[in-house]
Amino acid sequence: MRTERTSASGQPERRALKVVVGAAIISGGRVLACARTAPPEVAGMWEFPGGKVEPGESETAALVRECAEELAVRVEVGARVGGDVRMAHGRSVLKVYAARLLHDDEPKPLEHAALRWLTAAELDTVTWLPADAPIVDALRPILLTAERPTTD
Ligand SMILES: Nc1nc2c([nH]c(=O)n2[C@H]2C[C@H](O)[C@@H](COP(=O)(O)OP(=O)(O)OP(=O)(O)O)O2)c(=O)[nH]1
Repeated sequence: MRTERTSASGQPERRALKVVVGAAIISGGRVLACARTAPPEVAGMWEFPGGKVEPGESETAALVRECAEELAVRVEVGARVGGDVRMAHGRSVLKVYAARLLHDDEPKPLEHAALRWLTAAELDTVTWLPADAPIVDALRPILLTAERPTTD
């Protein structure tokens, strides 16, 4: 995707819009939240696992790759959760998709400080990255209608 803006000379300037994808991995009525380790200004804040889509890569493939790299899990990617969220003064966009774990894989915090499974009622118990706020709002009704949480 590309955006167009006007340069100082008045000529239209085309720049790549970076796409960041996140996976809202849902299991038993809970979503997986992950605490970032870096950079320092966002370390300890929570996000959906994911990252930048590489050139030529589909959003689905990027999510599958990022979930394997960050959590050592295989996922099936489902529907979008919420809309596009513009970040970095419009230079990038966050897109979150629902996902489910395959083959009983257990997420491991290979790149995060901590992992937490949150019910709808627990979504506000962590500090999400600011861009995630509208996604968390969109997620709440999805979790409420998802399978009842298991007691463990
Ligand atoms: N993965 C992820 N990134 C998010 C979320 N919300 C949010 O603002 N971001 C921002 C944080 C970062 O600035 C950017 C994602 O960058 P990243 O560092 O995770 O991407 P990456 O895994 O491809 O990392 P790298 O190769 O650039 O090191 O998007 C979210 O829920 N998940």
